[in-house]
Amino acid sequence: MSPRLVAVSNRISSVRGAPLAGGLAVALVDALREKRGLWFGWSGKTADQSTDTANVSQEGDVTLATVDLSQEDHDAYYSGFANRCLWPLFHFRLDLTGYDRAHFEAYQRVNRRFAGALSPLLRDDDLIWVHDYHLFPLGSELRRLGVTQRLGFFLHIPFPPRELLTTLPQHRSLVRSLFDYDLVGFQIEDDVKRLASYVEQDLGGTVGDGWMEAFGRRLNIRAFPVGIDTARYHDFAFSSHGQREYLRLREFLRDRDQIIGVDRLDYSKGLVRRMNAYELLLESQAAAHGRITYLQIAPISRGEVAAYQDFRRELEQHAANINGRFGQVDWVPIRYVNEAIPRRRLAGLYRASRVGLVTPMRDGMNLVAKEYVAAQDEKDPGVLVLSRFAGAAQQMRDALLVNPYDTEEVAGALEQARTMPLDERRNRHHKLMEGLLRDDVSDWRRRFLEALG
Ligand SMILES: O=P(O)(O)OC[C@H]1O[C@H](O[C@H]2O[C@H](CO)[C@@H](O)[C@H](O)[C@H]2O)[C@H](O)[C@@H](O)[C@@H]1O
Ligand SMILES: O=c1ccn([C@@H]2O[C@H](COP(=O)(O)OP(=O)(O)O)[C@@H](O)[C@H]2O)c(=O)[nH]1
Repeated sequence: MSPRLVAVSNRISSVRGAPLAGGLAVALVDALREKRGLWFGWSGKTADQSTDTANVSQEGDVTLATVDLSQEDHDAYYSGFANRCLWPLFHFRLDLTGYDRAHFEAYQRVNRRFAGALSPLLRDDDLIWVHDYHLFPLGSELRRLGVTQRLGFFLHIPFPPRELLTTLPQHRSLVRSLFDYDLVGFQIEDDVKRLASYVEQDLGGTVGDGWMEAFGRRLNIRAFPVGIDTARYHDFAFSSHGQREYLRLREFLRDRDQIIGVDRLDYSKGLVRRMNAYELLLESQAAAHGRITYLQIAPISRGEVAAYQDFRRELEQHAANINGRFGQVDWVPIRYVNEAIPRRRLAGLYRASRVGLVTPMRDGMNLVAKEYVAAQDEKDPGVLVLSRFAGAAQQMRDALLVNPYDTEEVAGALEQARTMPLDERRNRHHKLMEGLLRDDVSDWRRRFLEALG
């Protein structure tokens, strides 16, 4: 029998219902369903006290094991060290990074708790796959408890340059914890190179093809760009849900072309500059007034973190200003929506949109870019405008690649996308789909688990 897959991530979601917004949950649900695995993580609930034993339940073929966190642990570990410190630092935003030793201690404490609750559930032949920046130290904590099974770690977000990483007082401890895993996966080759440079220059370690040595240990490490379930996502767009959504939106839009953006409300996604680019397009292309419209779906994320609250206010103001400046009685230039839309409905919305606008300032991968392309009608596909600084840009060379800091370039790409001839749209779409069908989520999972097992 093949070994059981045990996936561990901070956030888990229902396997049956629509997963929460966020690419990690989406990628893992698909993997676990196929592998009949165990998924361990935070329940998403805060309680009087953090729990030390997991609550285990079954959803179809997948076993879910969850622990609650106390408000204090949640605030210091998740909102604190993970999202006030590691998230901005790893997205190259030193200006937003908070350094707080108490938060780091809570981060270690919660990882220790997770290890204690997980280890009694493990079987001898399990393959354990830990996910993301919340859980760097989990491998070391499991090893401390005597866990000898194969342990893999995948980082869904970018890895920062050594000049930024070393501003973190605990940089050495964090990287040391990677060396307790048997295999580490990053999204793209550039992330691996950034860690390699740290290992050589700051640790005096050695780097080879697919491995690194430091702390007297050897680590296997490679890029495994995460994919989507391309064929299934395409079907979503044409299923009854997707079709209903598509027809409803097309009726509403009439002959207007829609630009769509779908992002958690996160400063890394480049939403303010994106709106600037749209504003510039409206300034420079009077002919586009009343002919195009921009739908930005932006579900609220990490709303308890101050940087997210500030950013939300700024964005709301911006959208309102653009609508006030250019809007007409029968035309709203931007529709800005905080509601989280289920994935099946999203597929229909993507399909109804002439342009997919994905312009993060920095992003581990960005699954929305992939989903937008997968949802298109190959006979009349829309065009993807994609930031060079999303991991997805390494694979999606036939999108219109832009520098999100260059407002003029993004505005120009929007105009190019809006007016692109059918032949060129089909040609670009065809090449993008070939890549997405080949490097899909099951290929990602298979390659990682084969390398681990
Ligand atoms: O759990 P939250 O704090 O609500 O955040 C949602 C998830 O966001 C991040 O997703 C990343 O993973 C994607 C899939 O690999 C990737 O496409 C994207 O670029 C990343 O930002 C985060 O890494 C997850 O841990 C969060 O659950
Ligand atoms: O209203 C929404 C917004 C987003 N998503 C999903 O959340 C994921 C976002 O993943 P991505 O890699 O683009 O970014 P992340 O949020 O993980 O940083 C994608 O699968 C989206 O389809 C969703 O289901 N509903």
